[in-house]
Amino acid sequence: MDAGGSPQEPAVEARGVGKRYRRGRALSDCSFRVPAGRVCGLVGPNGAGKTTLLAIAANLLEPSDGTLTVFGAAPESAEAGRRTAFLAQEKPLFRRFTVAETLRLGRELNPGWDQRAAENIVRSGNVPMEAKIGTLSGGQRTRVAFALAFGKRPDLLLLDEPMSDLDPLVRHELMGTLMAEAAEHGTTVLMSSHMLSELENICDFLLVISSGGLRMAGDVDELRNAHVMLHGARGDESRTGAPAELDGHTVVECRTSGRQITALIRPGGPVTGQWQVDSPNLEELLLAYLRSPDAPPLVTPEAQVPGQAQGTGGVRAVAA
Ligand SMILES: Nc1ncnc2c1ncn2[C@@H]1O[C@H](COP(=O)(O)OP(=O)(O)OP(=O)(O)O)[C@@H](O)[C@H]1O
Repeated sequence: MDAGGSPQEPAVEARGVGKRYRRGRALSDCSFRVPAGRVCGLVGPNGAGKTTLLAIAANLLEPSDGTLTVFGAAPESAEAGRRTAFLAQEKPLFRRFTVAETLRLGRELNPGWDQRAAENIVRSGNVPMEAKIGTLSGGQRTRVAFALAFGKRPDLLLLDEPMSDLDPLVRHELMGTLMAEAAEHGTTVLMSSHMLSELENICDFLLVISSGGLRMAGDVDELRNAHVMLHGARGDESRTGAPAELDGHTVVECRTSGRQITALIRPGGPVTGQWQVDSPNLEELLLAYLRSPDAPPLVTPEAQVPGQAQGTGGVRAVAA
C-alpha cells in the first residue's frame, strides 16, 4: 500500500492560517494537522470558511496570514499540485466535451492517470462515454468530476460538499467507491459536508470550524470518547444555565425541554447526580458544537501543530 507520504508527515498542516476578503474575515488563526491516510470530515455552518480552507489547500487561494502545507510542500509547488486533486462544489467541466474527451484530457494532464478507475466510475453510473457534458444531469456531471479526481490517483483528495446533488443510492455507491479507493491506496481525504449522519460511516478524523475559527479537530473516536451526553430531570430552578453539579465539567451545551435536561459535557472528573450517562454519536456531538459556538474548542494531540498556539478561545487537548 502506498501511504502517500511518510507516516509522520501530515497530509495537511495549517499554521495560523487566516483569510481576509474585502467583506471581512473568512478564516482566523487556524492551526491543525490532518495526518496522512485519514478520511477527514470538514464540518461547519454555512459561511464558516470550509470552501476557503479547501481552496487554500488546492492552491486556488492564498492565505492572508499563516502557512498551509500539503505533505510538507507549499500548495503552489509542483509536488503538491501533482499529489492533490480538488473536487469543487461547481464542478467546472467543459460542456462541449464528451465524457470520453474529458477523461482523455485528464489522462493528458496527469502523468499517474488511472484510466480504468476513471472509466469504472463513469460506467457504473451508465453515463454514455460519447455524451456531451452539457447534456448530462447534475448528478451525472458530479460522477464524471469524481472520475476525473479519482483518475488522477491523488495522495490528497479535497472534496467540497461532493454529495449535495446526488440521489441517495448514487451517494451511497460513490461513497463506497471513495472509501475502498482511500483504503486501498492510502489516500487522505478532506471532505466538507453538511450530511452529519453520513459522516459517521465515512470519516475517522474531523475538523469543525465556525465563523472562521477552529472548534474541534482530531480522531473521531477520541473526540467522541472525550464527551458524554447526560439526560436528567431539571431541579435547580434558580439557575438559568447548566445545573450546579456540572460546575467541575466543561459544558458544551445544556438544553432544557419541559422538566427534562440534556447536556453534552467534557467530564472534568466523575459525574455526580441523577443522570443517565450516554456516549454521544457523531451527529449529536457535531450538532452540539454547531449550536454552541462559544464552547471552548478541543484539539486532540494528533491534530495539534507542535509549537503553535491552537487558535484562540482556550483550546484544550484531550489525553492521547
Ligand atoms: N470571493 C469572496 N469574496 C468575498 N467574500 C467571500 C468570498 N468567498 C467567500 N466569502 C465569504 O467568506 C466566508 C466563508 O465562505 P466559505 O465559502 O468559505 O464558507 P463555507 O463554510 O464553505 O460555506 P457553505 O457551507 O455555505 O458552502 C463567508 O462569509 C463568505 O461570504
